Amino acid sequence: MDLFSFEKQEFHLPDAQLIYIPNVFSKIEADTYFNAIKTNTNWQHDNITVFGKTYKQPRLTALYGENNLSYSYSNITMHPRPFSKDLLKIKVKIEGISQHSFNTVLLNLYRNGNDSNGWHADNEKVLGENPIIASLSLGEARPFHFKHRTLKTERHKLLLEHGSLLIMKGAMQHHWLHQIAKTKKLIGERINLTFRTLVDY
Ligand SMILES: O=C(O)CCC(=O)C(=O)O
Ligand SMILES: [Fe+2]
Repeated sequence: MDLFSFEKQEFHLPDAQLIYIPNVFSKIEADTYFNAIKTNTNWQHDNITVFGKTYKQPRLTALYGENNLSYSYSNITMHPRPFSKDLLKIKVKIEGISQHSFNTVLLNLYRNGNDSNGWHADNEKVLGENPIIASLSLGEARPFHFKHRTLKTERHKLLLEHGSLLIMKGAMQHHWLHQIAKTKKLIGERINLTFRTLVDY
């Protein structure tokens, strides 16, 4: 399959560009990557401080990068490890599809429905103005919720399936928030890889 034959869904949103591409990896490839990444990643379980209270983050995370740039958010500073062979192969594929080069990947492991990622925007200064973020989903499908900061009718959700890629770009991180909500359903594990470009400012 060539790079441009994927079935792309482009959402027409105010102040954002959002593209969803199912099956950038076949079921078999996605299963293989899920198992390898789950086993070979140095998952960390950080504390976060919100309004002066400290909690365990409701998911496991890891950071891999091509440089030594650290990534800080919600009072956490993560230091990258060098890309593994698998992560590099995935990066090359995703760079081809998104026509953009990335130097960092932040991984999230949602162990079950109680793991989540609260409303936020990826608007840290180190990501630069209008970042392109390419987010690969492996494992259990979870809904991605997104809402405009001021246009209250702009609230949507999109199911992120096994082997799919979501690309966020344009002014999305300025004007929209996104989350992966908790669910009471009994569900399996999900791994998310968000490819980013960190700038040395
Ligand atoms: O798990 C996801 O799909 C979203 C992850 C996310 O928003 C983030 O890591 O910033
Ligand atoms: Fe995010």
